[in-house]
Amino acid sequence: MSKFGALIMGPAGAGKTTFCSALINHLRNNRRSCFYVNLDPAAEEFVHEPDLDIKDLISLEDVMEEMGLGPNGGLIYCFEFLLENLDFLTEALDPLTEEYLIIIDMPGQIELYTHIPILPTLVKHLTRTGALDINLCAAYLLEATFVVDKAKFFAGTLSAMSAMIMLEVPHVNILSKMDLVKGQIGKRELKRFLDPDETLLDDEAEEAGEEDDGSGAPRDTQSVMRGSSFKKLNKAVAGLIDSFSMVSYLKLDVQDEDSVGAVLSYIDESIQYHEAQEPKDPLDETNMDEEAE
Ligand SMILES: Nc1nc2c(ncn2[C@@H]2O[C@H](COP(=O)(O)OP(=O)(O)OP(=O)(O)O)[C@@H](O)[C@H]2O)c(=O)[nH]1
Repeated sequence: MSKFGALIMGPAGAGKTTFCSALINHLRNNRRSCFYVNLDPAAEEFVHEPDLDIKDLISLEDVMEEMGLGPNGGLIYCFEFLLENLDFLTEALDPLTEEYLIIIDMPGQIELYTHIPILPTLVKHLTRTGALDINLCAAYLLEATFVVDKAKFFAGTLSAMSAMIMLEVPHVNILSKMDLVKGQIGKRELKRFLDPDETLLDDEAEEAGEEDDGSGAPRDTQSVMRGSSFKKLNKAVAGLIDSFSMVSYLKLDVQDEDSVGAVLSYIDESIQYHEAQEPKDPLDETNMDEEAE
């Protein structure tokens, strides 16, 4: 039985829960079924009550109190506990049919998406044939106003790219809170970032090189990306992002039903495309015959 899901990720406050809520409204308005999973053990307020909530398994508050851990250590403990108790997910998700879109709301701690191996293990359980076998699309949210700053744009893009490389599932980048991008100037600025290439950063580095006072010391986040001593690093980072061809973002305004619908269509298409491309089972004799021919 095919299953379909969207894993909603991104830094703290990027608008993940708000997007989940807009998605649920949109699906309901279009008579589609969804199953909402909250995997943030610290989340408290929801517009739509989750159908499955990690807090029914373990809560961050309890972990911090009982284990004497801080919020980040506590979150990692909660996820390790979840990985030891995957039946919690399996029992709830296994009976779902292909009619459902499973929406999984993730926590915002950035380390989950960058270097610790917890998320890949979880995603493997969700997607693996023989386990839950969900056709999953990862949606990574970044705030639109946050990225109209080169340093933050490249930092955010690198974190999105790190999640994409770690998880190996279809991946969609989303610029959230588009309603906060004001006026023509804001929109024009943003446009430069929506389909950027290496020269976006390169131009800036050239300009900065002329202004450089020679100290090489960064004054603020902008100058970290501008200082001439960082020029080569900037170029290398921009080249890396460019060569992965992944710096494309969908614009999301949760107050606009069409915008939510467009993002959902993209997620649907990414899932379906990936499903169609799934490698054939190498042990399937029919496939072996075809290859021999
Ligand atoms: N103006 C505006 N505010 C938004 C939008 N989406 C979310 N917010 C606000 O941003 C704040 C964070 O939104 P959440 O949806 O809780 O973000 P989150 O990514 O789930 O946050 P964490 O779970 O803490 O990581 C809240 O105050 C929201 O009301 C949006 O599209 N536009």
